Amino acid sequence: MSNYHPLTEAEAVQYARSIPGLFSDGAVLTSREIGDGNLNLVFHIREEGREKGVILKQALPYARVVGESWPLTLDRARIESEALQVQAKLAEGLVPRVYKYDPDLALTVMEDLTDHIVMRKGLIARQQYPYFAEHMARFLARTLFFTSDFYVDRQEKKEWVRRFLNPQMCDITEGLVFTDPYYDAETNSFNPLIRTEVEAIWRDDALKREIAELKEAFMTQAQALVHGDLHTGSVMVTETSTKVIDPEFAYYGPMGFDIGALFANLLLSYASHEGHTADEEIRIAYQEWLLETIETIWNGFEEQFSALWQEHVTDEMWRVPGYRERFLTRVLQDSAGFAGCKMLRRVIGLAPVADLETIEDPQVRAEAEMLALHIGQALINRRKTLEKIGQLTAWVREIAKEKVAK
Ligand SMILES: Nc1ncnc2c1ncn2[C@@H]1O[C@H](COP(=O)(O)OP(=O)(O)O)[C@@H](O)[C@H]1O
Ligand SMILES: CSC[C@H]1O[C@H](OP(=O)(O)O)[C@H](O)[C@@H]1O
Repeated sequence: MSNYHPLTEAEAVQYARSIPGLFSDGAVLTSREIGDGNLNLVFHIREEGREKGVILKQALPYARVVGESWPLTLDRARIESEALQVQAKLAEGLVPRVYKYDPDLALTVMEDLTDHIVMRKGLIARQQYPYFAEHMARFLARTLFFTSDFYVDRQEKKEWVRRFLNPQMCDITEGLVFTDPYYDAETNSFNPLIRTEVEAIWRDDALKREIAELKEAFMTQAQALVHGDLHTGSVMVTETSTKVIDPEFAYYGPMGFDIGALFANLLLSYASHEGHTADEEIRIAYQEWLLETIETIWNGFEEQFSALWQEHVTDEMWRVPGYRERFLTRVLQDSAGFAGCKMLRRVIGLAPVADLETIEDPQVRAEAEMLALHIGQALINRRKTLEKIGQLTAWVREIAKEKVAK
């Protein structure tokens, strides 16, 4: 890593120019750092007069959102570029193409998706994406099945686990998702108007036992190569296209962690529209679309995962009648539990979501945040009774109705 230094915008242009085949000699290039995430630099390099440019994503040796006091491994850039290449093979067209990875600069050169928007922004603007659920179901079914013990040779799979060991990034999740929000930690940051609700969570040992179990699952269940941070800021969309970005938290973990992350962020959007959307008819219609999206993702995932299982699983024990159904029920229950933790962390802990943060009036925001806390707790506490995705969406409707009635 001796050549490592964070690039300036000017250096990023020079770097892009030096990659053969990307731009013609003498092309007039512009460079802009467009990173809005918590961790890295993202440069958009464009040639005047051409629509598509190129993206250079560079890891910083610390967490951008906190600063140099939070050092972070540059190896996450390797994990991200390798995970993107694995996902590109398994879920064609659903991730940006990687053109080059430079280990010395911890830098990935990838497809420019600036003609897409970050899904979270689209959700805040109440946009609907008709292909999103279908695309995400495909992404989840194929990336999770084809990297699991149900498909990969079991010796080879252990090599994959080693290749994607990602201890420092997992440590962030173990702290920020599974520990800090549930006690008075320094990293927490929440709306003072919800302190009573938050303190009730800190005192709730029954809830915390469930979260402890989910934390243990996150730390010990090497089921598949998961994206590891699959929130709606990690998906870029157009009306017809869906691209999953930013797998720097990828590791071998429980399948439900990715599905749960997606559910959590759709439900955070659901809760946020209590604050963003005053017109009840418009709000309910949009919230219903979000719930339908969750159902379609799960149903599509279950159907495609089952089809891949029927086609590829050879192990006698996995083929015992009823085992696939039992496994998928567990994934559904895990997904609900992880979704709950991810909702609580975004309301109580470090790194809030724009869906809620952009509600200007603190009292209105508090109402939406409390709804998110209630939904999150219910998902964690009730998850083991889940058999069908329709139960989960019915809980959400019921909790939202109770809140309005109060
Ligand atoms: N391939 C891409 N094409 C266009 N914009 C991108 C691309 N990758 C990232 N971005 C932009 O950069 C932002 C931060 O990228 P992200 O990978 O999420 O970084 P971080 O790891 O710091 O969260 C995204 O929200 C998006 O606006
Ligand atoms: C100090 S990292 C906080 C938070 O940021 C990551 O998200 P992203 O890089 O996509 O903005 C991840 O969710 C971490 O938990």
